[in-house]
Amino acid sequence: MSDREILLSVRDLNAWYDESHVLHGVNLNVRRGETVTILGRNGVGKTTTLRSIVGILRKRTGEIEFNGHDLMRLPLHKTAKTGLGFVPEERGIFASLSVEENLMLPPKISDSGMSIEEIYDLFPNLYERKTSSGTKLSGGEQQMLAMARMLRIGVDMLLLDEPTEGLAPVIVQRIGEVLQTLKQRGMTILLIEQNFRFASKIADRFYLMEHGLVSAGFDADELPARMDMLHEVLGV
Ligand SMILES: Nc1ncnc2c1ncn2[C@@H]1O[C@H](COP(=O)(O)OP(=O)(O)OP(=O)(O)O)[C@@H](O)[C@H]1O
Repeated sequence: MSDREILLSVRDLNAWYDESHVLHGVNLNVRRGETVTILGRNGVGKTTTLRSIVGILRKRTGEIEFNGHDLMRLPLHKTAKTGLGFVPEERGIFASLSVEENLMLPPKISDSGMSIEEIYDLFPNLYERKTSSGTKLSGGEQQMLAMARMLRIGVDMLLLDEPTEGLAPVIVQRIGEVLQTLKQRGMTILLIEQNFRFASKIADRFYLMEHGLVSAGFDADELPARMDMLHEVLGV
């Protein structure tokens, strides 16, 4: 994995909400085909890191390069076309549209986008619910729809903010299976996850965030040796 090209590189990222300085020099990178998980307690800046990478949060400094694009210089609408697919915690489903309309609305950005048939193969629940409106979906169905929409438009990388939050164990398991399938197909994934057991099964590598910084980074095979430290920092 370490010989693969770096797809996303973040250097010395600082970010602010108004005068509140939240990120203090985040460094991380993700190679093509990797699944990387950011761990950290509530409020350390994980969500802010993703929001700053995609440019929803504009008050930021540092360097962010994705697939040859300098994201610090791109306006938000152009970043969305570089192949970076952000699935926010709130999921962003259009409540008045059906599942299928939600899937078909955003235009494809590349030929690699999945067909609607491929989407329904991967997410049979969405096929069963294809005419249901966004308001009628469970949290798990909304999460799957938000991920599926990014796969249909053809992103090269998924940024997922706590995809399992508030979901029943059986749905968490289903989302884990989908992510494993995507990994096998070569998708690159950066994931924020509080559910440590879930993350430990799918991540190739981890970053730990504390106080607006990445304080540690390690491979999945180092996990056993890091458990005492993680227990102390995260309480896992
Ligand atoms: N819209 C906002 N305006 C002002 N401060 C914010 C805003 N969103 C987050 N913050 C603050 O920024 C800091 C980092 O928040 P962030 O949401 O990135 O943390 P997190 O690690 O993702 O935690 P969580 O799991 O709770 O989302 C926190 O102190 C939070 O209170």
